[in-house]
Amino acid sequence: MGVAGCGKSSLGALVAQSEGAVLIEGDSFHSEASRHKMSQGIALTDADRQGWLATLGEQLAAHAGRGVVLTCSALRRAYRERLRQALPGLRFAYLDIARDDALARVQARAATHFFSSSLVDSQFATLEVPTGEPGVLRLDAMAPLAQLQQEIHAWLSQPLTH
Ligand SMILES: Nc1ncnc2c1ncn2[C@@H]1O[C@H](COP(=O)(O)OP(=O)(O)O)[C@@H](O)[C@H]1O
Ligand SMILES: O=C(O)[C@H](O)[C@@H](O)[C@H](O)[C@H](O)COP(=O)(O)O
Repeated sequence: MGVAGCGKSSLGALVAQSEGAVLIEGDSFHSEASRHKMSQGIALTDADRQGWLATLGEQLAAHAGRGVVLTCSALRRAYRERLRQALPGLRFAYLDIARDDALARVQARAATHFFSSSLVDSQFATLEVPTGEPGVLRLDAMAPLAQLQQEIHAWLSQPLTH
């Protein structure tokens, strides 16, 4: 989880591959209308995200009982609670990134990605940092991907603590 550009898709793919888990790419489940909004620099609202979160919850539940990795911004605590309800015991790896670093990454990929770089500030405005929530690992989003994958692997081998 984390704002656009923090590395969810890159790290999620690596973790799913290395853990032998199913990968659910959250961006693939946005409606066409939501993708269009974001490409036009219009931030999603709570209402825009409701159906998306419901679908992601269904996807998680469908894979319960085996390894599954979801890449999802999950910016607000209420969004994370919905996902936890769909899959009890769900853990969140939070990719912590500074605004300027996220902006630089999103601008660098702008030619090939639907997400408008003008929305980075709204991502930070919406973000509710998951400090103190159960089953959360904070990661430095600027660390090398291989290091982050290893941190997640070590974390997954420990029991979930509350
Ligand atoms: N740990 C990292 N180190 C260096 N570059 C990264 C790292 N994580 C992501 N990137 C790069 O940053 C950009 C955004 O990453 P991406 O995985 O698409 O983020 P998100 O899915 O959170 O929007 C991509 O160009 C990606 O290659
Ligand atoms: O809730 C949201 O506002 C969106 O989910 C938003 O976070 C976006 O979908 C991605 O972050 C952009 O795509 P990337 O995840 O590839 O940056």
